[in-house]
Amino acid sequence: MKIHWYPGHIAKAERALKEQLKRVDVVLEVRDARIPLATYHPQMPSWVGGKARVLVINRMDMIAPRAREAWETWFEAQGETAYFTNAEHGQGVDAVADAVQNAGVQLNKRRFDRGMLPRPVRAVVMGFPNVGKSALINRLLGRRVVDSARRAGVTKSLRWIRISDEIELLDAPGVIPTRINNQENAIKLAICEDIGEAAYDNQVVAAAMVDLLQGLEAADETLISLSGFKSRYKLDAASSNGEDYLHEVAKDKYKGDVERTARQMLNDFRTGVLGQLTLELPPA
Ligand SMILES: Nc1nc2c(ncn2[C@@H]2O[C@H](COP(=O)(O)OP(=O)(O)OP(=O)(O)O)[C@@H](O)[C@H]2O)c(=O)[nH]1
Repeated sequence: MKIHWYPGHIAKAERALKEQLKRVDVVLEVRDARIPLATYHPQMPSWVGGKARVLVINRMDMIAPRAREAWETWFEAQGETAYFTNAEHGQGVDAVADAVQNAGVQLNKRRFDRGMLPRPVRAVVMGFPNVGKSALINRLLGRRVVDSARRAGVTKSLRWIRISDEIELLDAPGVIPTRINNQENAIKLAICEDIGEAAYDNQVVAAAMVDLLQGLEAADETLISLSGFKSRYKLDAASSNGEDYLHEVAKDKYKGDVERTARQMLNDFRTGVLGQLTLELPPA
């Protein structure tokens, strides 16, 4: 199965964003804590260029604390500081604002050296659809002015917002590649709904999710536990592959309706009902 994109407005938004990026000093790169690697965009370094970058790993509440620590350690080893946030409730957002402000201090030092007057640092929030960019912007603002919605692809227009005397923020749309060649990443994005306007098969995606989770639990059960999953669906997820499992659960709980089962399972994952489940672990 291939996941297809309908990237019309996204391509347009990408062009607009590129234009706005010319006026930006700091890029806030937002990723999804459940899939910090799949929500990395290969073009990001070229977008960031010589600007400062603040790496934000959002939805930290959705993964286990130990998984988060493992990622923190991994990013540190890569020479990166990852700021973990829960943009919905605000945890970690102050540290992000401090990092942006600090980039502004550096900027104004350079301006001062060149005999220029200080000005607010200009920042932009970037990331895949639905990773929580609007929620983060709202939190940075401390009030609700940007629409934050569950559905992907909601943010469409661009505008500057003054957050403080030191920081100006661009409300930018999620940037998604018009085509993802890596199908493994595409599946992960579909599971997390970070995919934008894509057509995909719920049954294939749900089955892939079960396979993925089983593999991760087998790799390190201290970082990911499927106990919530197993108790909710009353079946031992280790008993079969994802596709068989889906059919078994459908038979057991949903009168054989596999599509409904798949949708329910994906929804349970996305709403956190199945527990704190990451879909990626730091590479060894
Ligand atoms: N649990 C949890 N949910 C979050 C978090 N951040 C955002 N959300 C929720 O995720 C959904 C998407 O958030 P948005 O802020 O709209 O995402 P976006 O990246 O702006 O989305 P687009 O406009 O589609 O690009 C909303 O339902 C938010 O409430 C978080 O840290 N934890």
